[in-house]
Amino acid sequence: MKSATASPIKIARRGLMLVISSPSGAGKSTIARNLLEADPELSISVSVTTRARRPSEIEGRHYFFKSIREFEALRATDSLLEWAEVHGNFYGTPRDAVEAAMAEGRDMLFDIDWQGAQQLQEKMGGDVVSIFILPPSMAELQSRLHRRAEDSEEVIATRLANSRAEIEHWREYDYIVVNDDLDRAFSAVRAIVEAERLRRDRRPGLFEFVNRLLTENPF
Ligand SMILES: Nc1nc2c(ncn2[C@@H]2O[C@H](COP(=O)(O)OP(=O)(O)O)[C@@H](O)[C@H]2O)c(=O)[nH]1
Ligand SMILES: Nc1ncnc2c1ncn2[C@@H]1O[C@H](COP(=O)(O)OP(=O)(O)O)[C@@H](O)[C@H]1O
Repeated sequence: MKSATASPIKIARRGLMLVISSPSGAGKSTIARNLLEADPELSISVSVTTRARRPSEIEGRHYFFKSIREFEALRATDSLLEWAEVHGNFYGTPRDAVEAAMAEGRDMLFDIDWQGAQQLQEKMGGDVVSIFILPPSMAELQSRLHRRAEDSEEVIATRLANSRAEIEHWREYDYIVVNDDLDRAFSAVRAIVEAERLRRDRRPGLFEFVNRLLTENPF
């Protein structure tokens, strides 16, 4: 067998773009938060929104809260990688943070809706892995929104009314996880991230490892 000279691989590590979507109250923020705590390789894309801040939310951590005028300025300057209107408010992904993560080959998590997932897929193609979180039942979805106690009855009603139309997009996602038991759903999402990293040679340190094997080859 003829073999080529073993020269170090030059390919840079490409970051994984992990999208998590679900109808409101299914548990995507909880799963995303647990994932970020458990996985130091992952950072989250903090969106901008025109929605009012919830009592528990922190500016710059959960969202960058903007007026409609500020949001329109971001759109006009092409500062958003994608944006959509969801439940009567505007939401968008700041371009800068994503480009910085991609340039450094860091993995990034996106808590965005199906419209955002579609746009990201169009722009980033194969780097996107998408997960749709389903509630175990519509009754449980409703009680989770009430138990969360962050939104008014009117806001909860809008979110429930929109949940059917959101769930109808489930087929567009790579993975579907039913969030019945939180530990089980979380384990499934972690397994997806781990498998996708391995599948795409994105395991942290893999490129360096193979380069070392090739350059140290004494044969
Ligand atoms: N397209 C898009 N959707 C977003 C973005 N940020 C948040 N969303 C989605 O907007 C919807 C409403 O989010 P939020 O008001 O935080 O309510 P929650 O779903 O009840 O937690 C959810 O489906 C989010 O995933 C974004 O930057 N772009
Ligand atoms: N598996 C689960 N079982 C019971 N409650 C859950 C589960 N997952 C999430 N929750 C709770 O349901 C509510 C909605 O979850 P959240 O993560 O805010 O949903 P989303 O981000 O999809 O709107 C929160 O109060 C959360 O603690």
